[in-house]
Amino acid sequence: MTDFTLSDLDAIIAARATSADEKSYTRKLIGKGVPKCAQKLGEEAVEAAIAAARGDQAELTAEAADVLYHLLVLLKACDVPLQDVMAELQRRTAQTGLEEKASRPAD
Ligand SMILES: N=c1c2ncn([C@@H]3O[C@H](COP(=O)(O)OP(=O)(O)OP(=O)(O)O)[C@@H](O)[C@H]3O)c2ncn1[C@@H]1O[C@H](COP(=O)(O)O)[C@@H](O)[C@H]1O
Repeated sequence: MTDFTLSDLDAIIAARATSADEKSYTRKLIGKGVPKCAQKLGEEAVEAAIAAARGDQAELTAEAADVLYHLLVLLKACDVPLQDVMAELQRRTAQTGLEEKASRPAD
């Protein structure tokens, strides 16, 4: 169990995007522009899908981490706040009425 969250990673990406560290992969990728960030997300998503189809759980775990990282980088490059995505997910959950049930202890 880890308490590391997408918000934690998002904050790191925001800091690295504007850092002076030329070794930062985040800074380099965002510097290449939105199309490159989008291409990387697509590649990582395909790799995750292949790992899942193969039934390779370890590979899927690694590729899923790449997908989440590259998705957050793309959102940053596009100036779309992670909070907006989370609000959209919460809105959809509220529509189904499942939000309260999820936070209530199981019967
Ligand atoms: N989670 C990640 C993460 N996941 C994947 N990657 C990088 O994503 C790259 C993907 O590898 P590829 O071989 O597909 O890409 P590449 O050939 O290096 O690059 P391209 O020429 O294809 O663009 C690798 O260089 C990985 O290091 C990540 N780089 C950074 N992070 C996080 O971002 C933080 C800041 O990193 P820096 O910006 O490098 O300081 C780190 O502490 C991590 O928390």
